[in-house]
Amino acid sequence: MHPQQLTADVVVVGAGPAGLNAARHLAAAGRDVVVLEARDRVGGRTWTDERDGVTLEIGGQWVSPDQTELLGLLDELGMTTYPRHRDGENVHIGADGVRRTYRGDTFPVPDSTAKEIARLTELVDDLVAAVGATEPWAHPRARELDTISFEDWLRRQSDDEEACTTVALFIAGAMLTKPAHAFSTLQAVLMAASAGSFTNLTDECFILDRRVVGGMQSVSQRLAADLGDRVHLATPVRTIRHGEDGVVVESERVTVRARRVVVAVPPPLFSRIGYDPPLPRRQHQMHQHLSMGLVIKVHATYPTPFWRREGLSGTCFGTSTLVQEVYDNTIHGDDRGTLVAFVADEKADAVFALPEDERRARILASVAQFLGEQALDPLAYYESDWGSEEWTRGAYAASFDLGGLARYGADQRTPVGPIHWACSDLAAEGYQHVDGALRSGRAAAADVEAALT
Ligand SMILES: Cc1cc2nc3c(=O)[nH]c(=O)nc-3n(C[C@H](O)[C@H](O)[C@H](O)COP(=O)(O)OP(=O)(O)OC[C@H]3O[C@@H](n4cnc5c(N)ncnc54)[C@H](O)[C@@H]3O)c2cc1C
Repeated sequence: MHPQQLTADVVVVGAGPAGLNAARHLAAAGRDVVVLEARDRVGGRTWTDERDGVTLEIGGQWVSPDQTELLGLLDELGMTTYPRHRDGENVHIGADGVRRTYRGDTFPVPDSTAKEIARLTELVDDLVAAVGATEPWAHPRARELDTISFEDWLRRQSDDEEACTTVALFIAGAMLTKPAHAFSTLQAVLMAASAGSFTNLTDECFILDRRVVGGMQSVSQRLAADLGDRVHLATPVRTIRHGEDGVVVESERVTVRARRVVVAVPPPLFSRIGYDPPLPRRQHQMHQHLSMGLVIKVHATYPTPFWRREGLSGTCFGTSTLVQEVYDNTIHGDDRGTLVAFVADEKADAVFALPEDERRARILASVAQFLGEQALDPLAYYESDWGSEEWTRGAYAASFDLGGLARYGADQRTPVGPIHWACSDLAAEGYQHVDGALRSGRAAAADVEAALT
């Protein structure tokens, strides 16, 4: 079969929130746009789907109050949000392995550790305020902060092991989903700065504030519906031929000639596309220093949200446990209760090495340590496994290895001739989040528009 031949002003590769928002802005500016998406659905790492009779957010779901690009779009689309259930006591299991309930945002750890956590939080907040999210690589201390791992940096600030592990977890397991020895302090600072402050990031009432009625994927579905037949599904882009007169973007099903292309895929997948001529040395090198984290998002649904009857919120944290976080994730309007639990980085590697049944048993046993034996027997159980997805290859997102952000950060969004780049993982505010994806898509559209006029 010969591919369908199309012409357009701009091709967008990838129908996640970044690509679709780029296409939306370009279409609004009167540009003829074509979007090519590898999967048979839009939304990328946002995916709202049913498993065993339960609607789940398999990918991204939460919205925080600072995510004004996303909140603005939801408003414009007439979509609404609802708060995450958080009434009741939280549960914490610390270094001593003892289960304790608590209220407020201070973990029930020894006083000296609580003070150390507060002091370390202030230190990270100071760095965040000084470095910012927009150009962390431009700060005078960028190289210094980018060549020390977050783990080593924390150990140099404090000899309280539990305080260091707790502060590390907020960025390592909970956000970048890489071990704290695998990313730099500058990368940690960017993650926190993108949410306004480290304090915001550690405040689950802020960062995991609300959910979208109808699911986060429906944002992308609405954008795609407005673009209509300009969005081509099941069309993985294989090659981008580029020159002064524009681009030819090739897939098995469609070939598009256009003046510009926006590549809106996760950065580790940039190099899964062939470029003719090859990308410059700088991009070849840079793209090898960006890698996806790994986390298992576990969904367990019960006949009722049993923890609420016991006065528990469903919010749980553990630094020494297999499952590091649990939240009440009951879907809007559902009488059943759903919990979401996370197992990250090396702990995810360890349980992925087990047979499926054993993995499930180990994960549910870890949830039961927090919320009791009823957690062992859900009606429905599902593990989001983004690491096995050809068109994502990890979760939640991509970040630089040690030294990569200071070395390459300034060039990550620089166009190569007619090729522009967009993704949540290249954003400043909303970095690695849907909000950042939308911002990045809008910015790429503005750059394309400026280049075309
Ligand atoms: C488990 C999980 C939980 C998350 N939780 C949250 C959360 O609570 N809140 C939040 O804001 N964010 C969350 N995120 C992150 C959020 O989902 C992402 O930041 C966001 O989806 C990124 O959007 P994007 O458009 O930049 O990239 P993506 O969503 O990855 O979209 C890229 C698209 O490109 C397509 N593609 C790839 N290669 C090709 C190719 N060669 N040709 C054509 N198409 C291609 C892919 O199929 C995909 O559709 C979560 C992510 C995961 C995985």
